[in-house]
Amino acid sequence: MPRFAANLTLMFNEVPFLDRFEAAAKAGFTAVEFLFPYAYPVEEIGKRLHGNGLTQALFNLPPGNWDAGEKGFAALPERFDDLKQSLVTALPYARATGVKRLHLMAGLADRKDPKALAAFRKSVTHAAEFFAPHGIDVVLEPLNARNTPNYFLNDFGFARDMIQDLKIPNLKLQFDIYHCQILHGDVTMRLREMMPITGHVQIASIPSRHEPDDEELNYPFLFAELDRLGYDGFVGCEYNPRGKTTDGLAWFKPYAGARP
Ligand SMILES: O=C(O)C(=O)[C@H](O)CO
Ligand SMILES: [Mg+2]
Repeated sequence: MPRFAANLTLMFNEVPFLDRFEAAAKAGFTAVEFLFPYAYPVEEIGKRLHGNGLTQALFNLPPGNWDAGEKGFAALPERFDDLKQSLVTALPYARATGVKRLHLMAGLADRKDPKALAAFRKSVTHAAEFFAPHGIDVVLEPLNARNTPNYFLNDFGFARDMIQDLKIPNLKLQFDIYHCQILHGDVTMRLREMMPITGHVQIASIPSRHEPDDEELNYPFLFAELDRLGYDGFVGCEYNPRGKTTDGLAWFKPYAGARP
């Protein structure tokens, strides 16, 4: 049975961010993820997580100035110092939460630009080597161009080839089914092919990015497929609830209270 992680950036928005840990635990989640913890004191994040008996499945490394439109800087050659600093910033949060995987964002750049490609390989390698002694994986997530135009990492095949080429044991793929369906389709076959390099999975309905209970994909089939494939990681619920978060959790009822 998949282990679902509530995404506290998108879900439980009825309450302030720090109160969403408790809301998720009360709804039956045993794990959480979120985009960024950096606006909150590290001790407070750890307290809310552990105080509610939750496991931290994932969060993102600092993306630069998110409000100004930055989406990371791993592929931006002139931002390597910022990249290095971002790893240092994230480390205390990783320690406090015990998280085992962090998402490194690529940034807005042209994938065909050799300088951006070289910068991305260098940043990815540096980040993975930085976190390896801490037992933490670095995950790379292709994003679709409708949600994030001009994002460097916009192709699952490209991400797979780079991960396989670099051969860094703690470098994995973040397989967001929502993005995969929009970018390429054929989700089941891609899951089967990319499972050996997959470190995290995320879900939402397509095209609306709501609860995974309607629209283009048959999620119960995909959840069973993850089990058939022996996927032992987390499935992040990265969706915008249609209404009140708890009113949209009928899909989750059979899975509530899974092992952490
Ligand atoms: O957009 C997504 O799907 C993500 O998972 C990123 O972390 C958001 O930046
Ligand atoms: Mg995602």
